[in-house]
Amino acid sequence: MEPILYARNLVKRYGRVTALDNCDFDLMPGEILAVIGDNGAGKSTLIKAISGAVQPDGGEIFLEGKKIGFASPIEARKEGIETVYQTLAMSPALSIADNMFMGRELLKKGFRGKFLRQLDRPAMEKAAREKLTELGLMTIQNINQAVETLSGGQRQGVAVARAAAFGSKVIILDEPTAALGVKESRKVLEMIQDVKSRGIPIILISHNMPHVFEVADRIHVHRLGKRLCVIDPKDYTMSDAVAFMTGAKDAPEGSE
Ligand SMILES: Nc1ncnc2c1ncn2[C@@H]1O[C@H](COP(=O)(O)OP(=O)(O)OP(=O)(O)O)[C@@H](O)[C@H]1O
Repeated sequence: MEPILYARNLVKRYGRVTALDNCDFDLMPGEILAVIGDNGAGKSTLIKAISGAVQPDGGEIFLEGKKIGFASPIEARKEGIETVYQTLAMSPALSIADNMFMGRELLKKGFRGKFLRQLDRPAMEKAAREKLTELGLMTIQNINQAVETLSGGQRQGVAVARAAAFGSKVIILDEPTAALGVKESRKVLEMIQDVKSRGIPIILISHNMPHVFEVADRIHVHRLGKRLCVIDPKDYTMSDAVAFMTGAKDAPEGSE
């Protein structure tokens, strides 16, 4: 099977710091790939390079076999790479429906199906409600509720539903459970698995080993700006993974 998304020899320097040092990366179709690594290992820089938030100094990235290079995350999103950051790009004062359709608003149609310069609110609300229901998020009662009135888990839910709703080819989640309590984290983990069951592959950046080991199909261990190894969580313990990422243990035989 070919990876849906892969990168070869990615390099990114910030002045004298080499954040990505000839880094390779592979995401297989339909999988949940966790990316783990110590603080400063270069995980965020890797996903920023993939999603167009930073421009790599070297290397190549391919999506569905086609070479890509995005000037911004908005461009990446148009091509199907959706990133949900820890600090979510949502407008707190706007409603759930408005946030879900931000930048992709539905317009009313007039005579002969011509689009008018008027938002089709009922259609947006209906579609938003359907998407949230599909993802088991209808504990949210009112689609017109402002996002600022939601809990952290519900906000993550809206962000992931937004990503899943628009035909994303890949969803990148950056520390989705970091700011959440136990119950909320559980919801988000269930949702991640639900998104996977829809065939959408996920890149999950997380420091939370139990969460990583619970949902990941494979784990990319990142160390000193590059991929140290990729492990199957069924074959290793959490302490092995931490030992690989901190350098306390050498990478398993046969890995790069
Ligand atoms: N905008 C920037 N300017 C200068 N240096 C940067 C910048 N962004 C990241 N770095 C440096 O690049 C290296 C990799 O950082 P990055 O944020 O990618 O690591 P990380 O693995 O995501 O870390 P963490 O787990 O702490 O979020 C670090 O040394 C960091 O200080």
